Amino acid sequence: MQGIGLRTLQRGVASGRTASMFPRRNGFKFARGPAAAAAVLSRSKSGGVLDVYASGDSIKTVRDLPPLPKAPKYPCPHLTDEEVVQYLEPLYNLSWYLGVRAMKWNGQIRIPLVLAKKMDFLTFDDALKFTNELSEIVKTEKHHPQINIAPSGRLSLELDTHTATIPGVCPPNKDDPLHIYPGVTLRDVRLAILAEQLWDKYRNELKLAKDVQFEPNPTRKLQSVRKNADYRKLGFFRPPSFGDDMWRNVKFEILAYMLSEEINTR
Ligand SMILES: C[C@H](O)[C@H](O)[C@H]1CNC2=NC(N)=NC(=O)C2=N1
Repeated sequence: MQGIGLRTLQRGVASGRTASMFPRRNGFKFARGPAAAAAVLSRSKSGGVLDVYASGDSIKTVRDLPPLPKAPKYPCPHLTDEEVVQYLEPLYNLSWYLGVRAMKWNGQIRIPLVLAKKMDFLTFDDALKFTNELSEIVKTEKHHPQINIAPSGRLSLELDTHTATIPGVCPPNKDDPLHIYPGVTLRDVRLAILAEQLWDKYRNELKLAKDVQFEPNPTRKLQSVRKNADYRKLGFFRPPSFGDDMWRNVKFEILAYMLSEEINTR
């Protein structure tokens, strides 16, 4: 059932004008390390097509993460290209990834990105303990994650900022319903780094988490980066220059991503 839906969606996308903006998987270029990061920066500054990049291999533990950024005030802007390279690349290396969530907001369907990680605890109770400790951090951060705990002890953490703005587009006009569009901001990056520190304690000190942690598969990791690149290139919001037909196709592509997301693989 799902396969048919996906193929239909892909046909819809392939026949649409936006097809070339989303190169198919075999059209990807890969680059690694600082060169890759530099490529992303220079290309995005020149307004060109963003390459998919894989993160450098130097970030292996929570201690390799960059220092906490300052918390911006709500509403906060979505991450810039520079912030993606500085913060998301290292987080990807520690098994964080970008996912999408569908929600309704003022009657509109919105599909924001979320910064996410799955953490495997020894038991359901250990995952609950972690959640309770995290809630203290959440209080001081004044930033709230979405948490799901499976009976097996797998905790899924999803971070996004509800009141986010899109740099360069928001605020074009405060009456525009697209003025606020949920997404990933520096507040989510902060919470991710703090959660990662707590997770590290549970795994390495308390030994209440599994040795082998959930790894998003490499394809998914790259898709996740691609999603982010496409997302910031085109936006999940509707740029003023997009006609109805073009916007419809962009939404199809996002839906195709959602259907192909691997979920609960355990
Ligand atoms: C006023 C208050 O701090 C805001 O409503 C905060 C609360 N926690 C929040 N949490 C998240 N995840 N996104 C927000 O935009 C947000 N806003």
